[in-house]
Amino acid sequence: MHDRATPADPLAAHDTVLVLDNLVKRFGSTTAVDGVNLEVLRGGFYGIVGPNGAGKTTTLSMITGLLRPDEGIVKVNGRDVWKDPAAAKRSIGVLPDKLRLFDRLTGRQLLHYAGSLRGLNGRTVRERSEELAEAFGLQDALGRLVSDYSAGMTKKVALAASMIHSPRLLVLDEPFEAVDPVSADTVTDILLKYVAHGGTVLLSSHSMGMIERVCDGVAIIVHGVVLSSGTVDAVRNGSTLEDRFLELAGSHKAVEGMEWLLSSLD
Ligand SMILES: Nc1ncnc2c1ncn2[C@@H]1O[C@H](COP(=O)(O)OP(=O)(O)OP(=O)(O)O)[C@@H](O)[C@H]1O
Repeated sequence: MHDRATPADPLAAHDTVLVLDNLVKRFGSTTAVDGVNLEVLRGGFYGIVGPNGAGKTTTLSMITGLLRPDEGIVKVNGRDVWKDPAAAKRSIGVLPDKLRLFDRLTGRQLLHYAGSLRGLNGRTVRERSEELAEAFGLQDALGRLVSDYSAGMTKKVALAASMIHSPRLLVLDEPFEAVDPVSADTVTDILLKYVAHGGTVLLSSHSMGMIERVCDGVAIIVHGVVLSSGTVDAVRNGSTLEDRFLELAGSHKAVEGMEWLLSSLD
């Protein structure tokens, strides 16, 4: 996260790609997201971490227009995602949490669908699909049904689909989940190159090591509240990100009970 831009500073405002202003989302009596503020600048590589159920996916879904906030504002490139959704969504690439892909399509058809939906012509889609497939190591899989892909391959084709229209902002929910270390390295390289050319990445992950290696900003969210945010160095504050995370999220409780599990092992 970077310092909040003031309206009096037009250059800073221009460089702010994403603004979350007091976002709130409730599901019945559960407040999943409880007043989240965040700003991400152009060229930022920003990570959101938090324990299971902390509100990461809910936050990302409100950013990408998949889930309407109860309160608060989301702006992407100055456009309100919920008041001007078409304009805001044009500049976003999304990897949602539950990959609801049209998996009766082949990888090639899926990329074609994703590109066409974003207004690309057939030739551009074909060229970009081949390049993406090569970058993600999916060349041999493009002709196969996505339903037959492994979990990691599915994640990679979904990532490729999220990028095909060269969005300004990529919002990626757990992009490294189920992805092998070599592929994760490749994905990281692609994202770093994208950021170096002015793209902006916001991702959630449980991989503290990866966040420390590649992100310049991070927010730790617990029970829907941002407990710490800023540069990775500022948040880890002389410790490792994992230790800082455990400190804020509450390190593991001593396991009591469950003797039934252990007794049969004696
Ligand atoms: N559609 C829904 N209906 C009811 N409750 C929901 C819904 N979506 C999320 N929640 C609740 O909101 C809270 C935040 O969930 P969310 O999926 O955002 O967490 P998360 O940080 O992404 O977790 P994880 O790391 O496990 O993916 C949880 O308590 C969850 O049960």
